[in-house]
Amino acid sequence: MESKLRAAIVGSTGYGGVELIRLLQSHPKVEITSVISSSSAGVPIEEGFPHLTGIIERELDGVDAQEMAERADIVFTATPSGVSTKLVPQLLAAGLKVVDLSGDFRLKDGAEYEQWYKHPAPADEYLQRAVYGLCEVYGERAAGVDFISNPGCYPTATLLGLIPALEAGWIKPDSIIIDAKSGVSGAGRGTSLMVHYSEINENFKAYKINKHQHIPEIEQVLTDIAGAKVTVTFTTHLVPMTRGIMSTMYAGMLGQHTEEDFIELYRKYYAGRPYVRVRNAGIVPATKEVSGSNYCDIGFATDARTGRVTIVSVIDNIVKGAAGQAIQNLNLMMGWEETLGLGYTPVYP
Ligand SMILES: NC(=O)C1=CN([C@@H]2O[C@H](COP(=O)(O)OP(=O)(O)OC[C@H]3O[C@@H](n4cnc5c(N)ncnc54)[C@H](OP(=O)(O)O)[C@@H]3O)[C@@H](O)[C@H]2O)C=CC1
Ligand SMILES: CC(=O)N[C@@H](CCC(=O)OP(=O)(O)O)C(=O)O
Repeated sequence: MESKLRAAIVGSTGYGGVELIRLLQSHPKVEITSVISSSSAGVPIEEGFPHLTGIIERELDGVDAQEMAERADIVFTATPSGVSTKLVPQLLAAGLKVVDLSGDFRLKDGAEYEQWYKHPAPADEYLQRAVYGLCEVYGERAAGVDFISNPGCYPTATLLGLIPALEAGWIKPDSIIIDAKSGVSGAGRGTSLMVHYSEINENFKAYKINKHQHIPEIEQVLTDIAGAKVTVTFTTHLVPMTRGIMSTMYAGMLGQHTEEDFIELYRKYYAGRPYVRVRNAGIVPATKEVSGSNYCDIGFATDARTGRVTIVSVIDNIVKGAAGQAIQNLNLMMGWEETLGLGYTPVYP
């Protein structure tokens, strides 16, 4: 019998890490051989996460690259920004494959990273080596590589919603406005005033306007697609729900296009890509329609009166926006079926 790929998860006590455990548990070609914590080594994982009782029962390991190399073939790093900057070079030097879920290796320009993330950038060698894993767009680049930088949650929803129209020359590159909303799990498991129950319940807040670290990531990819510098207006909002991102995008159209035209364009672009679903005319998706799954669902409304198109794109931030896309990237790296371990129907209602 073929042996399974051994996976370690750094940051396994965070939302991204715990979601990796949930999804990898049913991956037919992967076994989790190490769950890692920088603060709770030696503690059984089910102690902090009783929902894992009887599913994965093992003690948390400490953060040690050599030990990881003995126990695993691939490491998922689901850690706060700045951690992978130092850890990933050690893991690669130890011969491990890596999928990094943080923002550390997404930007190719270290100076830009420091401007937006406010701490030192990784060495340029690693920024250039990292393959940006937006599966439906750059999936073929993942085959056979040992290091993937998994896209951000907001960029995943936003880029999948914009790229086909931008590439086709149907929208004005200098007219793009992105109005994005996230559930609070996007902020991770740590507590802060921002996500305190009484601050977010029955409340709706905009944050980091024109300052969000995902702006350069979105612009880097759109510039690559357009072949000329693209800048965007990007506003994020916190919604009182647990999971989900909705990115609502507005752009001036170049030429006259109907909703049906957009639907046909996007269905052609994403043909054969199982995790992007394009809604029929007159219907835009809602976050619950993808919750718990790896889908990104997209819908359109065109307005002949203003000459603008509105594109609505939804994902589950922890699945397609983090752990799910990380596993999709693993499948592409290994040359496996893209859907392995990801066959989840959205949880509805
Ligand atoms: N939540 C989301 O929807 C998304 C998150 N991301 C990104 O993925 C990464 C993980 O996010 P998320 O799971 O939400 O964050 P969490 O805050 O929930 O978890 C991060 C985990 O990292 C561990 N950690 C902290 N410091 C270190 C360290 N120095 N070395 C090793 N481990 C450390 C902590 O566990 P311990 O103390 O046990 O070590 C913690 O549980 C972040 O970079 C985030 O920006 C990306 C897309 C979506
Ligand atoms: C709701 C919420 O707070 N979301 C986070 C997303 C963080 C994240 O995923 O950050 P990286 O992709 O850069 O790792 C934020 O807006 O900063």
